[in-house]
Amino acid sequence: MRIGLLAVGRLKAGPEKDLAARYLDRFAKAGPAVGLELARVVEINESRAANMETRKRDEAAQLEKALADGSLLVLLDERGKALDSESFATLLGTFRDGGKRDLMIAIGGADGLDPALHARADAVLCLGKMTWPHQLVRILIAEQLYRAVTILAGHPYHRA
Ligand SMILES: C[S@@+](CC[C@H](N)C(=O)[O-])C[C@H]1O[C@@H](n2cnc3c(N)ncnc32)[C@H](O)[C@@H]1O
Repeated sequence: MRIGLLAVGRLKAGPEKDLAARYLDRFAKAGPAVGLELARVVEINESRAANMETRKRDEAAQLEKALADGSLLVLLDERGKALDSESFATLLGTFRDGGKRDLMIAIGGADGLDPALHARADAVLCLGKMTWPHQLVRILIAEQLYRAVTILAGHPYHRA
């Protein structure tokens, strides 16, 4: 199964981008052994509309366009379900074994993700109850993807 990231907002060159790239690179190298591949990282611009609902709708429309047909969609949202790393690895394994070709993981911008995306999401997950800036969320999910692969592979990187 191919896993991609969909992000509202762009990572500028700098330490956040470097660290996210380092974990994504590890994920890309280790993933194929457990049937997970890094697909694409798609960044869209934050909407500049005056109204928040319009901004979220505009961003959702762009995110929908970037979704592959039939793709699974996981949203990251502080109000989502908290999983430990083993459970996240298990969820990815279940999605992989379900036979879908693509899974995209979406990170919102300053306004969060539109309810229309929540309605069609296959899972909404949180990385703790606190609100993180999207740049840090990119690093956190990249590391958890790599960690999930090591868990599925029985590699000692993850020590529970
Ligand atoms: C600055 S936050 C936006 C917060 C926004 N006010 C809201 O209500 O969703 C930017 C994005 O980072 C992600 N994010 C931030 N904190 C998170 C957390 N604790 N768990 C999962 N995702 C989080 C979400 O995708 C969110 O849309």
